[in-house]
Amino acid sequence: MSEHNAIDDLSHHRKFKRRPMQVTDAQELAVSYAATGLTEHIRLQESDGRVLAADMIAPHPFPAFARSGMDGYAIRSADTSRCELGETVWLKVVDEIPCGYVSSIPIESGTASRIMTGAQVPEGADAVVMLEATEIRHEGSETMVGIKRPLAPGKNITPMGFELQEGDLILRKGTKIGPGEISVLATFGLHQVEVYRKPVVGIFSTGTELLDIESPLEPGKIRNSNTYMLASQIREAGGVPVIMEAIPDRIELAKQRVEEALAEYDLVVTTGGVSVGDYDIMGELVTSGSMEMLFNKVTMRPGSVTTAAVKDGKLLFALSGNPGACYVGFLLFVRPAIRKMLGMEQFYLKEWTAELGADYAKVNNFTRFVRGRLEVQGGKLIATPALLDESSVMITIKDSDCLIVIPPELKGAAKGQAVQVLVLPGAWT
Ligand SMILES: Nc1nc2c(c(=O)[nH]1)N[C@H]1C(S)=C(S)[C@@H](COP(=O)(O)OP(=O)(O)OC[C@H]3O[C@@H](n4cnc5c(N)ncnc54)[C@H](O)[C@@H]3O)O[C@H]1N2
Ligand code: MOO
Repeated sequence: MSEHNAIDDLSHHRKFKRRPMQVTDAQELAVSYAATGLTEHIRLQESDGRVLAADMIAPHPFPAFARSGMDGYAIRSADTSRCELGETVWLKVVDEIPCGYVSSIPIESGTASRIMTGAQVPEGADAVVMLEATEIRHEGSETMVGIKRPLAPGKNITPMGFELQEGDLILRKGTKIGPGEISVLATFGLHQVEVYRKPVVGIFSTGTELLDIESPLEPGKIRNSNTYMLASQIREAGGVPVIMEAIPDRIELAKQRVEEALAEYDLVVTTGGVSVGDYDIMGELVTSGSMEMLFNKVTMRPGSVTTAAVKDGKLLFALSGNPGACYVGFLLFVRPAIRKMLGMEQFYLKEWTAELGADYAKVNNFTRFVRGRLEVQGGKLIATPALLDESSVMITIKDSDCLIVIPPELKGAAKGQAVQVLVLPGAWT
């Protein structure tokens, strides 16, 4: 008997049915409901990692003026043509131009102005001779600069608009902001940017066995680690976690609390209570009332019980209580939804091909996402499965930097075999 039939049989007495869905279908369906219209204006200094919600256009050329690339003298290149005959050409120095200063004295034939790197080239000049290639002579009150070699027009000058012209597209909507983007936006004085707003995500835990992390251990109880793991995952994804009080066991009250959270926040995630046990209320909650269930079973392990629903355009993800399944369910479904809401174009985990570092025996016909470790050996990428990767195992989450994908049709995989791996956030990128 296949696994989903087993669950259907066990849950026949309940109001809901398990409808298994393929992983990629379930991902696409859930992500299609992730709202992308939420934007805000923020200060450039606070925009790292955010995604632009509007095209940015250059309000002026850059550089905005012809700029000297050297400390030296701004001259007319034609004046240096006589240097070809071995003559030193002497020009009268008429001004000194530091950065930020605009000279009012145009360069005419026979004259030069002392100029600094980054300063505006004066009118009439079409080249800058570097200081080291000149000599100085004083004639009474006048300073003369001597040049020995001819200069081509444009030498050591960056023309106005060399990098960008006024009206050019600087950054496209959908661009993630990093140091390079901040540099260009600051250059143009674009100190406020419109970005996609960070989704605020409510987190609920379920289960009477849960103790908060400040509590001493009690018999039969465990500490609520998933809530804090999820909060960390939400922050990594770019969202803002809000830890809610645990969901009560009573279905009506639970429903009310989840619906209130859905009205207030952009997204809601729950952990636990989603299987077929007597206290597993999430399955019933997502099939009742005004909620539209998208799926309540996915052909994957861990996380086969991953459930998603929508209410008034807001997504609710009910993840497993088992830490390993909760972790993977978040990565495959919630993270892409958050990243899409943040305006990111690549919202799924990166997929690479690697060589399996050890045999892996698979027990059912679901896609298996095995926690693993990537390393480069002899120029090859090797992915080695964690020794413990059951849904209920927490300890190897911290040791993994990839999920090794064992497809449904394979019974297992042998060491050396090519496998797809999903690269975990923060690792290798
Ligand atoms: N008869 C069946 N039993 C189970 C099935 C099944 O098909 N038939 N599926 C199994 C699978 S697969 C999974 S995965 C789990 C899913 O269980 P739930 O998501 O309903 O989670 P709970 O029962 O509430 O808890 C499971 C496990 O996780 C611990 N837990 C719960 N919340 C937290 C938390 N916030 N932090 C840390 N640990 C947590 C909880 O104490 C349990 O040990 O169901 C199987 N059962
Ligand atoms: O498939 Mo369960 O949902 O992780 O083991």
